[in-house]
Amino acid sequence: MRGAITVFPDLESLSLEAAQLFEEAAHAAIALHSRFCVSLAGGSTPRRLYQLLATEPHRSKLPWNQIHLFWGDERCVPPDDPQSNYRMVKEALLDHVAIPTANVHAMPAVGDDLEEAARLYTAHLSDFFGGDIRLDLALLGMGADGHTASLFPGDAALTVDERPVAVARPASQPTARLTLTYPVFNRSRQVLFLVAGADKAEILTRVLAGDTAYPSALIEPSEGERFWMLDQAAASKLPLPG
Ligand SMILES: O=C1O[C@H](COP(=O)(O)O)[C@@H](O)[C@H](O)[C@H]1O
Repeated sequence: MRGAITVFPDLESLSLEAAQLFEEAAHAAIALHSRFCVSLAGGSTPRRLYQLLATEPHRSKLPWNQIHLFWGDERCVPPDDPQSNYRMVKEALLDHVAIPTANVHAMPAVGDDLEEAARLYTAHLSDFFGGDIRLDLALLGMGADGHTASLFPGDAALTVDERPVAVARPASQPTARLTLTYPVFNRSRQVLFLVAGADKAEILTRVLAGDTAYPSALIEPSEGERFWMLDQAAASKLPLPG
C-alpha cells in the first residue's frame, strides 16, 4: 500500500474532510507564495466537495481572489453540456463564490482541432507559471477502470511526458478529451484522490498495490504528498490493516 489512506463512512464525510484539506492547503500556499493553484477533478465524486467550498464556513474563509482553478481534464463537449466538467464545477462552485474570472482557467476542449486546443492550454499554463508548471494541489478521481483525469488504460495520452496537456481518445468513451499529463500531476505539491463507490473497490486494491496497468497507480508526486480519501464502499475490498 502506498500513500496516506483514509476511509470515511460515506461521501458526505469524505467531502467534509476534503473541504477542510482544501482550505488548509489554500492558506498554506498563500502564506508561501501569495496564491493557491489547484487542478480540479471532474466526474461526479467531487461535486459535493465543490458545493461545500461554495457554502459557509468555507466560502468566507477562502481568499477567492488568490485562488486559481485549473482543470485536470475536460470532455470535448460544449461548456453547457451535461457531460462537461466545467459545467459541473460552475454549477457546484463558480456560480456561488466571488472568484475573479481571470482566476478560472478552464480547458478549451471545443472545436475541430483538439491538438490546437491542447497547445492553447499548454501556452496558457506556460504564460501563467513560467517555465515551472507546479500546482499546489491536484484533485483527482478514479474511474472503475482505474483511469484518473483523462489518463485511460491503453490510451496514447499515457505516454506523453514532454507536454503538460494531451488529447485523449479513450476507446471506452463517447468523446475525446483533454487531460493534464503525468509530469504535471507528479510535480504537484499535493495530490488528493477522492474515490467513492463500490464499483471501484476491485480496481482500487490493484491501484493501491502499485499495479501500473492502471493509470491511477502512476500518480506519484516526486517531491509532494499524496492522499487518498475513500468511502467505505470503495474501500470494501482493501486488505484489513494489521
Ligand atoms: O471521466 C472522468 O472520470 C473520473 C472519475 O469520475 P467519477 O464520476 O467516478 O468521480 C474523473 O476524476 C475525471 O475528472 C472525469 O473526467
